[in-house]
Amino acid sequence: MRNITAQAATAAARPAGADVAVEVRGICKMYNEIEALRGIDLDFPAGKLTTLLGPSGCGKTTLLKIVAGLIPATSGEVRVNGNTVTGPGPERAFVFQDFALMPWATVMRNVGFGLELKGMGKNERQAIAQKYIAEVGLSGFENKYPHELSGGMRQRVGLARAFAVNADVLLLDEPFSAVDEQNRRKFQEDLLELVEKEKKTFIFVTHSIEEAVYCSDRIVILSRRPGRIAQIIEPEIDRSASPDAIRRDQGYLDTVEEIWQGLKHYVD
Ligand SMILES: Nc1ncnc2c1ncn2[C@@H]1O[C@H](COP(=O)(O)OP(=O)(O)OP(=O)(O)O)[C@@H](O)[C@H]1O
Repeated sequence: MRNITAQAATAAARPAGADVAVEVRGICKMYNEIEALRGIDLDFPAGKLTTLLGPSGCGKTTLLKIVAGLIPATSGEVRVNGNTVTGPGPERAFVFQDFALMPWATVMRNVGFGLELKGMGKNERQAIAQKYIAEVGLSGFENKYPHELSGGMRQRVGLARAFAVNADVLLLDEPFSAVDEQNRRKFQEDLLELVEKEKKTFIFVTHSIEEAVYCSDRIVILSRRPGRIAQIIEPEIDRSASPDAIRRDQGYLDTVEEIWQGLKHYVD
């Protein structure tokens, strides 16, 4: 585990040797008189999964939405592949907590919807949608509607839709919060496979320390509101090991414990 202290966090925000997909510079966010984020400087390495973790209300979702271009920062700048963010863009895809599926559309149409909006023809977009439906394990469910699927399956549709638009950066806001523990674990494992296969940059918000340590190349811990970077941790986990072996690994358990020790004083 590489543990980067708060003082060194800014300097270390640029991971040695890694390409940077998303640069966050001096981001502050006020919601009227509420100061949600203060002076966030952070680089997100390309092709890696970075998790934002921290106490409730510390500004994780706010930071994710600013990177997505869904809400403006009060001050500061976000650059994606070197370009300043001024709103949503095709190089970023946001996977919402509630999946934001269209209830009246089939899995196929939901997955291909981003491509439909771009004006892509039906055959081409169905071929692409089919590929990602298969990749997230939903082959055979192409003609089902969201209400016919379990929460975990709906989640997979949301993810397949994000992959289908071929964005470089995937922004996931607590994507597993609505699924049960078994599905959550299975989905975490699948996500790791997809991270490996798709070589995209993932920015992930979760409340779960275990999930963060299991899935992440980097964990950015934010302090209580106003959110600032408290710590950056890079778990050193042998991901070629089986999921069960990883969850029993001493390095994994020690990292979970260290993060818990750092965060527990925020819990009432
Ligand atoms: N639209 C808004 N208007 C006013 N205040 C807001 C708004 N959105 C968020 N906030 C406040 O800003 C702070 C940060 O919210 P945010 O949702 O980003 O935190 P979070 O870390 O994602 O929280 P949680 O872990 O509970 O999901 C909170 O105190 C929240 O109440």
